[in-house]
Amino acid sequence: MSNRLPVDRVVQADGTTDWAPSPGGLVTAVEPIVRELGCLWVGWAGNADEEVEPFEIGSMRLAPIPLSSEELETYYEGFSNGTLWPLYHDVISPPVYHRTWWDSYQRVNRRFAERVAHEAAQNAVVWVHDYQLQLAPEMLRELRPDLTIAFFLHIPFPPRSLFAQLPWRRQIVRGLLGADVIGFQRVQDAVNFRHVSERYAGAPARGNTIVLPEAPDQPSRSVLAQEFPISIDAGGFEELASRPEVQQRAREIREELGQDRTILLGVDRLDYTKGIRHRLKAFEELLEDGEISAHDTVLVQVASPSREQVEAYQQLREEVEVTAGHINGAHGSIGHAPLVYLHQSYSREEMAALYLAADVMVVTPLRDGMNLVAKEYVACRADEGGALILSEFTGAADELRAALLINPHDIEALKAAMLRAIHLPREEQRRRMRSLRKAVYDNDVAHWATQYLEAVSAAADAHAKQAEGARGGETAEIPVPAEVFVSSALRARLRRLATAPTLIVASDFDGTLAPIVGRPQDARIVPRARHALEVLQESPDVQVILLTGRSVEGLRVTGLESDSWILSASHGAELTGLEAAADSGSLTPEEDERLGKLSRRFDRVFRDELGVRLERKPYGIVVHTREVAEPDRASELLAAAVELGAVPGITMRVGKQVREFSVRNTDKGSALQMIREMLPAAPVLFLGDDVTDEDVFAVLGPDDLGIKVGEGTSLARERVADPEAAAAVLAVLAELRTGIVIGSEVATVH
Ligand SMILES: Nc1ncnc2c1ncn2[C@@H]1O[C@H](COP(=O)(O)OP(=O)(O)O[C@H]2O[C@H](CO)[C@@H](O)[C@H](O)[C@H]2O)[C@@H](O)[C@H]1O
Ligand SMILES: O=P(O)(O)OC[C@H](O)CO
Repeated sequence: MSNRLPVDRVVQADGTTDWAPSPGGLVTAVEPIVRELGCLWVGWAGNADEEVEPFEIGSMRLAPIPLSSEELETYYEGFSNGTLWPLYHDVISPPVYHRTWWDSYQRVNRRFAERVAHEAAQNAVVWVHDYQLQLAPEMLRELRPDLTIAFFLHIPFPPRSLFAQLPWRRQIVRGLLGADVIGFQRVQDAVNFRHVSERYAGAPARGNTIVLPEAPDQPSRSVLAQEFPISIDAGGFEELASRPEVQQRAREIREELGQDRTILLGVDRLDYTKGIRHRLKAFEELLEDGEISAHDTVLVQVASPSREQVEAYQQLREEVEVTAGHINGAHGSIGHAPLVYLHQSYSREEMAALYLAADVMVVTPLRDGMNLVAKEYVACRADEGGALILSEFTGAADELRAALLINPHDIEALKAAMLRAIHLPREEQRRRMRSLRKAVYDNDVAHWATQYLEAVSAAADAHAKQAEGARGGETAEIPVPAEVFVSSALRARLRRLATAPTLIVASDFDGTLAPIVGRPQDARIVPRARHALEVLQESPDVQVILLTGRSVEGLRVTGLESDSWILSASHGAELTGLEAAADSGSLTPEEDERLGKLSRRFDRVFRDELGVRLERKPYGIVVHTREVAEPDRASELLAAAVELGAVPGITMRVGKQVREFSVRNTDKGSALQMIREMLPAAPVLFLGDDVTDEDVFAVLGPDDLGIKVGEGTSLARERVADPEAAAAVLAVLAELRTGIVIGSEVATVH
């Protein structure tokens, strides 16, 4: 169920009608999955005031939903694209709030829900897509309680501070919570939704599961709200790009544009979120600066028409077209226009040929749920050529770390990235493209759908059990699927570790086992994680190791002490729990003097800075800025600390809003290696969230498993969202190794 069907009905010049692929990323991603599964797709056929009969394309059955011209204006252009779209994209354009639009949004959502309620088989799974249909899950649940309902949001979910603007925020949250599984593009989107669920629906989350309290007409229920980053049919795009006719077309494009020119390419729906103006500005300035010329470089900007009746889109089109004219007028010559601007939609084949022809792909959104164009470019480049410039504000940037990542608001950085990409040596192109291709293939759309549908099927099982209990008429004890969902791929890896003869389970503390809090002494380990680690430590041939940047004393104040765990504190400078441990010893007089000097310097500079905290450790001193109110000020202070601490004999480590200066040059990675040498050989599971944990991920071998907790670049092989999810991983491992189930609460339902 999505606002649009995968095809739009088009009327030809001779009056006959035909079907054309409908625009946008949702269709690109979802269509191959629906084709494969052969389900019924319910959506609008692209024109107002038209009643279209259901029809079929291959294995897909399509059920069109009519929209009147008034609804097109109020539900689609109005509430969906004049209110929700800008609000969910960081208010790049101001959202507009109209009560009549909201009425229409409710009416159309109900029409979709009623149609699906009518069509769906008993106990069917219904998959609702995107922001236009956020009320449909709740409406469907009321109409058909037997259904399992999944929702996927293709665009970002805004932070609470922005979402709070929406006059109908409670209704939207409740609408979404009608689903059993809510999928988001990025970890942060899921986190944002979990916050608003607590705030506006009184439904708090445990890990990535939201527990809805029992209501008079409804038993307690749980909803999984988790990230499932979407992707493309990578193999399909690569196959397309390998066809001789597509390769021939790519050669023609190159010839037409000029064999020796460097081709930059932009491909977007003409949407203000895509950063097209920023891209053109940077390109124009490079021409003005004389860094490039129309003779040697050309930018092809393909912008497919989109939402042309919405004012902000009309304005954007005008601006882009005026700028394009200006760039060519000022910098072109006969036969050499620096910019080729195409306001048209093309076939997949033509897109693949363009991707093959382009030396540099420029993807600069100011905010984007994922951005499939970046992934399509990479999938088409089996030749390992080309360079990708990618905005850090896209979901894709979380995966495509080998791209040239930029902040599109920073025009100087964008210009520098364009120049760098134009001159990128062939070997570096290859290295980056290889890594990008691996990322795209590791999570292609089939992988995305499998992950998502596994979670849905777990929800469907729980649903069936609940229904069975209710039919029995007695008190049924059903497991609330309040479990943090651990993917099957990760479970398989944990299973391999659990069967190893000996095992090391190592973890960081703050942000990994314990949620980050303002004051370090207030941090507490998630009880389930503690329980799992205790069970693991007590089972034969398992050793638990904590690797923390805290000092031993700093950890003790959190209430965490265990004689049987090995503790490597202060980034490895302190060690307890290992008999053979080399005594880390007290400070030498030189170290003492160095540390004293630095400490006095920091005291002097930071004494009057509100929110800065200095922490003394046995071997070092830490500058904390987590409580500095202004993020910019916090960055300045950290930079100042780095400068002050840049003295011989002092090593600096970077943490989240923390800089640590030490007289001992140790890190968590070397600490783990040293401890491993003293223990029987065993594979290691390591969980960590911070930059300093990367030293550990870097020393893990092929039999070990590194899991990054939360967002950010990482060398780890797996990733989970937060400490609750890390606790779930440890619980799964403990259960697999010992059979003891940890923390699977049950709820009693009547
Ligand atoms: N001129 C043209 N001719 C033909 N095809 C063209 C075209 N211009 C663009 N396209 C195609 O349209 C699609 C655009 O997808 P994107 O993911 O880049 O953005 P979109 O905002 O539409 O998608 C929304 O859904 C997707 C999928 O979830 C999210 O990645 C994204 O963040 C969200 O906004 C691509 O498949 C691209 O090839
Ligand atoms: O043309 P629209 O408004 O249906 O947008 C298509 C995109 O996929 C947005 O998700």
